[in-house]
Amino acid sequence: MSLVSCKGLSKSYGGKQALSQVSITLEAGSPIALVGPNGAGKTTLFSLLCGFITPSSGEVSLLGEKPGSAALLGRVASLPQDAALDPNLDIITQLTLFASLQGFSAKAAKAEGLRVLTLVDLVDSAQQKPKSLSHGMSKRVSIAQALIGSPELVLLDEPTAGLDPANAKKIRELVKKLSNTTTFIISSHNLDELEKLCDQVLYLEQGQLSQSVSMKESLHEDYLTLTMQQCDASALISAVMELADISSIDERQANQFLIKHNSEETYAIEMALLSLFKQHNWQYKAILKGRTLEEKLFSQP
Ligand SMILES: Nc1ncnc2c1ncn2[C@@H]1O[C@H](COP(=O)(O)OP(=O)(O)OP(=O)(O)O)[C@@H](O)[C@H]1O
Repeated sequence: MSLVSCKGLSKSYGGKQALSQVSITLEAGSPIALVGPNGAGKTTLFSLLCGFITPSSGEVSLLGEKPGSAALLGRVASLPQDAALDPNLDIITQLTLFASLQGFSAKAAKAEGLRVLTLVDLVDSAQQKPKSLSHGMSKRVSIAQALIGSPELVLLDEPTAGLDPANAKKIRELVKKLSNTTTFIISSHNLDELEKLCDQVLYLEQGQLSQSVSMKESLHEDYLTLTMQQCDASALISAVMELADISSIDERQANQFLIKHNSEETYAIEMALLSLFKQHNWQYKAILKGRTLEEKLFSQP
């Protein structure tokens, strides 16, 4: 059974079409990214999946059930973009309360609250009230809340927006760690982050699902993305074009080059590049197999 199935899913707010004819099937597994410009319909899609709003037309099911149905209690959870904690209750009290609402006994609910707080590395803050937490800590508590009951599917709407790099990293590590048992769908504007976490990227634009990109494919593509330290771009381009099996090289942004090759053996190209750098004493920062997510989504090869 599919994790998520949408058929012709559309949503209008009054006369405003926010989502239009989205059809997609998603399977359980590695984290899935949902990307798109502001107003593209990402939150609307999440809200439909959570059952917070109903579609104007089309169908949607999660684990074979209607969004919001009792059968999904504890199996599907979400972190809304504007998730807020109850300012009056300390952290463990509110997590215990949410666990009880999922059917945990009083004792088990507290243990579950502490378990999810441990996951987000905040067990020491269990007795604190939300107002004494930083933005990053509050976000981690909200993520802990979404993890109560070890759901099979967790929707995270901009989980790292506004977080400092250390807090954002903690969240990425947690998502990675739990990905064997939980499938995450993550909406974010941070393409670098999504590239590190996700195997599949869905791109929404003006309410339509315009692309579904598999990051795994990049390992089999005939591209290399080369990032240099300061370099003479035109000298590098001419020298690389002299190498065997190179079809093209373009500078895509300062010191970053996209190389297309026609060799079956990517390592041979990598070796040739490394010898070239040694020969000219050029310093490189990174050689990435395939194209960056930004390149895949926004540039024509
Ligand atoms: N409750 C609402 N009433 C009217 N229009 C709405 C409502 N919610 C969203 N919209 C509109 O629907 C469109 C999609 O909004 P949505 O919030 O789903 O986009 P988004 O991709 O999540 O944007 P962002 O990246 O800025 O969070 C936008 O044009 C928005 O103005």
